[in-house]
Amino acid sequence: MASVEVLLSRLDPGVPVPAYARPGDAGADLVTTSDVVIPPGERAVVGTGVAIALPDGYAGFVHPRSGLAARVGLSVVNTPGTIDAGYRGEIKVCLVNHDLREPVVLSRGDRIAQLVVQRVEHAVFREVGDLPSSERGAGGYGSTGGHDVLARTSQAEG
Ligand SMILES: O=c1ccn([C@H]2C[C@H](O)[C@@H](COP(=O)(O)OP(=O)(O)OP(=O)(O)O)O2)c(=O)[nH]1
Ligand SMILES: [Mg+2]
Repeated sequence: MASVEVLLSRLDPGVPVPAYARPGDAGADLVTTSDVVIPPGERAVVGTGVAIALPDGYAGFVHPRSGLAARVGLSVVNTPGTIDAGYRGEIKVCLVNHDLREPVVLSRGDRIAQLVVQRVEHAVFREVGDLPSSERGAGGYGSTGGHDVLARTSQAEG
């Protein structure tokens, strides 16, 4: 995997430096610095104890962890959260408990999200009267079909 050096400051010396659990992983795990209980359907902003300086031309994206999402319904409200290259504050994560019945109980040090660092480019928006044609054209939501689930769902709702 290609790598890029990212300067990091631990605002909370008790947390580990974000790490990739396996060599090919795209995301480095982030931990919560606080104990928090998130009631069903509610959200909580937690600190990760780290701040970074991404090089110009890069951004960080805060993604949920799939295992916690599947097991207890934990996700990130604004997934993926965007960490701008110029941001020097603590990386925070706006967590949400999507489970409708059980609270999510988190302890300081739990890995609650993952940071994906990617190259990004700025678009130079050039306004034109007519856009070049394409096969998709203006066909948007559902235009390619394959939504048999809609018919089955409306039948089930009966
Ligand atoms: O999950 C996130 C998302 C963002 N941020 C920080 C870094 C980012 O650079 C800054 C602003 O984020 P964003 O641009 O998404 O939020 P905004 O509501 O547009 O705020 P602003 O007006 O400051 O740009 O907040 C986080 O710590 N965690
Ligand atoms: Mg913004």
